[in-house]
Amino acid sequence: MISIGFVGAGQMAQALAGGIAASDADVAFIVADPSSDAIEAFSAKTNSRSVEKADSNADVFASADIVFLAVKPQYFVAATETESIKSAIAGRENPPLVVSIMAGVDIKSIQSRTAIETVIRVMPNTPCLVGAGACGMSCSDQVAEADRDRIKAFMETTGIVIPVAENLLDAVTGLSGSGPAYIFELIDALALGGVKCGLPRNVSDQLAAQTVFGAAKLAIESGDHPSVLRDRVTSPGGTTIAGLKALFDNGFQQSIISAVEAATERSKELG
Ligand SMILES: NC(=O)C1=CN([C@@H]2O[C@H](COP(=O)(O)OP(=O)(O)OC[C@H]3O[C@@H](n4cnc5c(N)ncnc54)[C@H](OP(=O)(O)O)[C@@H]3O)[C@@H](O)[C@H]2O)C=CC1
Ligand SMILES: O=C(O)[C@@H]1CCC=N1
Repeated sequence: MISIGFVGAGQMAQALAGGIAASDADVAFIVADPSSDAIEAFSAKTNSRSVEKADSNADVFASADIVFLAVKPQYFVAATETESIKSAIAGRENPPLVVSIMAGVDIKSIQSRTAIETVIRVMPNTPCLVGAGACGMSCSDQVAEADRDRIKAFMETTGIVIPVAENLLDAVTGLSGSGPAYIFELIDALALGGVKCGLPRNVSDQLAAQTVFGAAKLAIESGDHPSVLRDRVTSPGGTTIAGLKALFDNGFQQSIISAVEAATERSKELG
């Protein structure tokens, strides 16, 4: 039985615990969060696995084999009090493996604040709620290969996992961590375009979301480059090239590139 702790039981913690609990791994959870609603919602997602409510964050460090840090980066310091973590792990043979999902906060800061050297950073995204997540992952040098593989397998219960060097995790955050928000804007804008051209809103919403889903599925399953797939839609002198020209004239590519860049910079600031 593996004891998995969560410091912070909000939406991402619930999504990750839900994925792990739905797998055949033999796990139990111990959770600390000031919000009893969050803990209740967490328990509801864990497939009837045991969920213990910890009295403090240090209690999670005292007993869990793996501790997920799942608070907002702004609460990292408040959530991890060095001396209480040190006393909590003092009697243990090995400290827990720490897995942070926080944007920006680097491995070195987590090692220094928790006094634990075995730290893994992951950057998931909200589609992990439906098993379609995209996650970057990076480990401290002290993490054993078996632990790295175990965490990768846990994260894969919610989607794909791509190991990257730690200095690239801010860019992962700017692209796939924050990316779902850009795509929701795209879906909404597509639907509004449909409404502008006379479609009922509910018809437009369904067509827009399915179009984004279908295009992503085609890109993933065909393995063809998006530019090749785009050219297959684009008939000479046809409708698509007229639409693409309007996108390019209005700075579509530049907007998306700038969004990823701005979110990457913000991730660096949060660290
Ligand atoms: N949302 C996203 O798309 C993604 C988020 N992340 C990262 O995941 C982390 C969590 O985000 P998310 O799940 O969205 O946030 P949530 O606000 O949903 O969850 C955070 C939880 O932590 C609780 N909390 C606050 N302070 C403490 C504390 N001192 N000790 C224990 N628990 C505490 C909060 O309680 P309360 O509400 O009462 O403050 C809340 O329940 C962030 O670091 C974020 O950068 C990573 C990838 C994607
Ligand atoms: O907006 C944020 O800070 C978090 C990190 C990645 C997605 N959401």
